[in-house]
Amino acid sequence: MKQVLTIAGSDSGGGAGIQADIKTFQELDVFGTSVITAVTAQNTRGVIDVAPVPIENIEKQLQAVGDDFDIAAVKTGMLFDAVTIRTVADSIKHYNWQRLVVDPVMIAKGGASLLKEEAKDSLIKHLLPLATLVTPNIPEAEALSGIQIYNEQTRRMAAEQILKSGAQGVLIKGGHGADPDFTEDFYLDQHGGSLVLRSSRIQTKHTHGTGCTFSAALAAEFAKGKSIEEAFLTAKQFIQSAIEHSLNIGAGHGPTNHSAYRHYAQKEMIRYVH
Ligand SMILES: Nc1ncnc2c1ncn2[C@@H]1O[C@H](COP(=O)(O)OP(=O)(O)O)[C@@H](O)[C@H]1O
Ligand SMILES: Cc1ncc(COP(=O)(O)OP(=O)(O)O)c(N)n1
Repeated sequence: MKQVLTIAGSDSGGGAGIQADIKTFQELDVFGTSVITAVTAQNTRGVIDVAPVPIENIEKQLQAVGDDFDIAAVKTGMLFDAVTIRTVADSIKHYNWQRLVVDPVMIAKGGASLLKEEAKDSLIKHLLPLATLVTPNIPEAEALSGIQIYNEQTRRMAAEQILKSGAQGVLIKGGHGADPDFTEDFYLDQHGGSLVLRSSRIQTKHTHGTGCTFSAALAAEFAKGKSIEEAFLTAKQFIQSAIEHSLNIGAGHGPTNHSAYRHYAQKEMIRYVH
C-alpha cells in the first residue's frame, strides 16, 4: 500500500486539517501518516485557539516518519510560521521526498490566521521551489502573486507569477470565484501546459475543509503514480461528491462528506485548456 504524509494542523472539529487529510487518504486507498504542526481548537463555527507544536517535536515527528516509512507523496497544509516552514523544507530535501503538494493555507473561512504574515516570504522562498503542485485558493493566489484576480486573464497572470517561485505547477482553486453557477479550477505548469476543470457550484454553507480535502486527494493520487491530469480529475470529483452529499453536522460551516466519493456515482466535469 502506498504511504503518504500530511504535514498540517489538527482540526478538533474533524472537517479540515490533518483529520480531513487522513480520512481522504483512507478513502482513496493509501496509508496516511502525519506530522502535526499546530493544534487548533476549532469547530464548524470557527477557530477558538491555535497552539503551535514545539519545533523540536515537529522535527522528531518528521524524523520518525522519514526514518521508517517509504513516503510516496507529501502534502503540506497549515504550517503557521517561518521556522516550521524551514524545518519542513529541510526534511523534504533530506529524505528526498518527491511528489509534494503544497496547500498554502493562510486564513480559515471564519477569518482566523493560520499562517503568520511574515511567513509568506519563507513559503515562497523555501517550500514552493520543492513543490510538484501548489494549490492556492483565490485569496491565497492573490497574496502569493500580488495580483488581484477578477477574470481569466488575471488568474493566468497570478499563476505565472507563482510559477516564478520554481514550483512545477500551480492549481488555483475556484471555490471563492464570483460565478454563482459553477466553480472553475485552473492548472498551469512550467511548460505552459494548462487545464481547467469546471463543475456546478453546489449551494451549501457546508464547505469547511474543502481545500484540505482536495489537496489530500491530489497527494493520494500522485502516490499511486497518477499523472497530474488524472489526479486533478479524481480530486475534483472527490470534493464535488463530498460537498454535494455533505453531512449537516454542527451549527456553522459543516464538514464535507469524505465517504461520498465511494458511495455515489461521479458527475461529468467540463474540461478545457486555455
Ligand atoms: N460550493 C462549491 N461547489 C462545488 N465545488 C466547490 C464549492 N466550493 C469549493 N469547491 C471546490 O472545492 C475545492 C477547494 O476550493 P476552495 O474552496 O477554493 O479552497 P479552500 O478551502 O482552500 O478555500 C475546489 O476544487 C473548488 O472548486
Ligand atoms: C487545522 C486547519 N488547517 C487548515 C484549515 C483550512 O482549511 P480549508 O480546507 O482551507 O477550509 P476552510 O477553513 O476554508 O473551511 C483549517 N480551517 N484548519
